[in-house]
Amino acid sequence: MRIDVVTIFPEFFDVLDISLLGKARQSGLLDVSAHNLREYTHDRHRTVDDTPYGGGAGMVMKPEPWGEAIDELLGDATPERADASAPLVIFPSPAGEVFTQKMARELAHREHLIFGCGRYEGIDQRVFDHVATRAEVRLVSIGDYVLNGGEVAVMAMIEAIGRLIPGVVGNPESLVEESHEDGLLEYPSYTKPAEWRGLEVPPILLSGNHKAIDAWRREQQLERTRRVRPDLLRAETPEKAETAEA
Ligand SMILES: NC(=O)c1ccno1
Repeated sequence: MRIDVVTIFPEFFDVLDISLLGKARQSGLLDVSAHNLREYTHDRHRTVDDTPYGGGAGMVMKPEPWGEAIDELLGDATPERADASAPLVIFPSPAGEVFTQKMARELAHREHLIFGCGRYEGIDQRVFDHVATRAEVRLVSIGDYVLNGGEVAVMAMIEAIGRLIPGVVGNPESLVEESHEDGLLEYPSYTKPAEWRGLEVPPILLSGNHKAIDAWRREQQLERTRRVRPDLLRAETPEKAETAEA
């Protein structure tokens, strides 16, 4: 997968050279490039923002640099090429659709993602409107709160998506029993020692009875989801909610 990120802080993404994603980049599974939006300006001050039409506080990111940056990254992409190889352009925004594990799984199959990191009060709307004439555009939110810019949101999405690419995580089995993979929160985990500061590992986990362990873990998932995220039970499937509330 190729990932391009447009930002005024390209150094923000240097951290992707470490850990699993760093290995994925070295192995060629993941190609992540950060591009400085200021490289697409032509004035002495490398200006990327200006005052908002209609007044209001703060500054808005100018469309021209964004247009040139996205043009370069889209290359010869056209709306007609609507397959997995077509680039998808994602702008993090608190006004976007919520990023979920389901979306991460979907995006892990795309071949080319372009992320545009807004700053200030946001990006001129015409950038989204124009790019949408050339490629699929999505505004995506990582949660109901506001950040100073899109970089942190993009980092979270790259990690959530990148780890699902086959070969990035050593043991694909470890991706199966995770929170949100089956619409529930994950069960609690324990390791040695069996007793720590007076706290013991649940005896069922030491029993060797894998059928009983699986049943216990499922009940733990339902109990934790019912207690912490009842909305997940209602949102997914009514029968799952019935099971949980039984
Ligand atoms: N909630 C978000 O995803 C976001 C992106 C930029 N600011 O907030």
